[in-house]
Amino acid sequence: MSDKGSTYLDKILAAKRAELAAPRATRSGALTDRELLELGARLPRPRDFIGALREGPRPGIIAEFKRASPSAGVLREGADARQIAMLYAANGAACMSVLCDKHFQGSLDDLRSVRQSVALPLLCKDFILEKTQIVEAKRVGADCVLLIVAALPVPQLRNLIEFSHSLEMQVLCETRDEAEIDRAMAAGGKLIGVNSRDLQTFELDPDRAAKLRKYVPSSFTYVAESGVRTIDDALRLRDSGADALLIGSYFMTAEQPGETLRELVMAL
Ligand SMILES: O=P(O)(O)OC[C@@H](O)[C@@H](O)c1c[nH]c2ccccc12
Repeated sequence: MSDKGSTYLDKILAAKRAELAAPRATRSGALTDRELLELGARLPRPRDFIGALREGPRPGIIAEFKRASPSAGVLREGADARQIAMLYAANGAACMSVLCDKHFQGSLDDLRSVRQSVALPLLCKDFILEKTQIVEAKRVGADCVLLIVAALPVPQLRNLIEFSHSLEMQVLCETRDEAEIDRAMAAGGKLIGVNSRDLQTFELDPDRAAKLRKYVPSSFTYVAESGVRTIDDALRLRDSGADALLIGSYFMTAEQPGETLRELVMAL
């Protein structure tokens, strides 16, 4: 494993910490925990992300808006978040994810403009390390936030999950092995994701999400994340018992993202 390859996640997290340490342009930057909670609680009530995944046909699709990725480069030249969101909403997505981190050429502005164009429950896909980011996500219209278990010590993970829940936001806890799944469930996570792509190396292990399914009881909601490139990949994950599939690149690189999503939904 190359040096560079083993530290992608660390590099992204270091950049995020630097961003968070810089003077804030946002209102919530210098607030105490209590003020953050009060501010966050006054924002409009989030939609039920988990409910949307469990109510509809299974597995529900979380379709992701993703301009680029560090491993694949630009996925769709000039991609417009609103336009893609409307295609996803019209073609059977249960929920949508918006990649907001700059390493993926995203921002919270993308999430805000998606919120203005569709009614789907929205996941803020970012590298979240502190409460201010959760309030900012809620402010731009997120209903759910991603927390990456590998990036957060247990007390911090628990704290951020509790904080999100007290704002009535839901949390997708991203894991990559049995130990992280246990940590996520013990910390109060209800929506458990397994990422088939290793964020340290960006390598894909296409069987990971199916293999780890058995460690998550059915009272939790299980999301298979990343790596779906064909309808067969999706069928395999469905058959392994995933409640939801999180899919980005397959749609973003498709000539017709809406039709590609529609075909997948029909096949499941
Ligand atoms: O484009 P893919 O292979 O369909 O993957 C989507 C999603 O799972 C991926 O973007 C992702 C999952 N977890 C993340 C954490 C950070 C950044 C990105 C991700």
